[in-house]
Amino acid sequence: MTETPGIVVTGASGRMGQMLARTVMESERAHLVGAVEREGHDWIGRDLGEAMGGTACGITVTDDPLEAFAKAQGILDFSAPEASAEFAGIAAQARAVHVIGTTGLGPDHLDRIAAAARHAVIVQAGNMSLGLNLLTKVTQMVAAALDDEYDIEIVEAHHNRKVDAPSGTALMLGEAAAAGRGVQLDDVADRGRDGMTGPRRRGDIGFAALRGGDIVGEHDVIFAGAGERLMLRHVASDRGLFARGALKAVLWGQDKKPGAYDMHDVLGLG
Ligand SMILES: NC(=O)C1=CN([C@@H]2O[C@H](COP(=O)(O)OP(=O)(O)OC[C@H]3O[C@@H](n4cnc5c(N)ncnc54)[C@H](O)[C@@H]3O)[C@@H](O)[C@H]2O)C=CC1
Ligand SMILES: O=C(O)C1=N[C@H](C(=O)O)C[C@H](O)C1
Repeated sequence: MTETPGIVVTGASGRMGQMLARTVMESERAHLVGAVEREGHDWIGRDLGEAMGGTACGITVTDDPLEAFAKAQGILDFSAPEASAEFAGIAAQARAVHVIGTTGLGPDHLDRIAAAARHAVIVQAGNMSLGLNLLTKVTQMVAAALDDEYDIEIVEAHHNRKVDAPSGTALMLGEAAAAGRGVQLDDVADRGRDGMTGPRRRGDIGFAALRGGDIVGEHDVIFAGAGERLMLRHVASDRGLFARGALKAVLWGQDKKPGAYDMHDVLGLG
């Protein structure tokens, strides 16, 4: 019988980290070989299963990614921007497939991830769900069909612990809308209005972020024209959705050539 790929989860104590660990432990197609947390975290040295409030699973949480990644074929990484950029280099050394769900990545982080992708498979996406990735396609199509008499606004809502805005997903939708319009998002993005902003600039793509309670993730793309509004909406109601997408990505990546991939590659959306 062929051994299933060994997976390490980073940010193991986090909302997504725990969901990912459970998803891998319940899967018959992969098995968990490590759990990484940041230096100084009180889960370091503890059994992951017990730290999560259940029974022991035999995985000790570590702050040493080098040691953990060396025995893995895949890394599921939903942690923090600086950590993900560092993990990309270490995962590439280990030739492990690195799935990055972390959002809020800046240009320097993206450059370091691109450099690592020359040596190993990296799948990176601000949203790992099938529905949302399909929605980027629809958004691009609608944006291409409607001219700039239709104002595009992207509204997202998340829980009150989220640290970045706009969400990675909102930016994916913005990129899709900009591509449909044949423009660069950086040239047209309006990422926050306050005070005497003046009238809306024609052709801009606006972003608004709501934060509250335990909202998992909601995204609306609004095309507002004269006398009508077209609204596209995605609602995530369970984080397991993202974890299942990430597991699918790490399995998909096992036989791929080194390079930078996204969920459209994984899901065959072209
Ligand atoms: N792409 C997607 O489908 C999704 C992406 N996300 C993104 O995933 C990230 C994590 O989200 P949550 O789990 O809600 O956050 P969280 O704050 O609950 O978890 C992040 C974890 O990463 C750990 N961490 C930070 N630096 C680290 C380091 N150097 N080494 C190891 N661990 C480190 C933190 O201690 C924390 O436990 C965010 O960027 C979020 O936007 C969240 C859900 C879905
Ligand atoms: O932080 C979250 O929770 C989420 N982050 C991702 C994002 O920034 O878009 C994906 C999802 O919406 C949940």
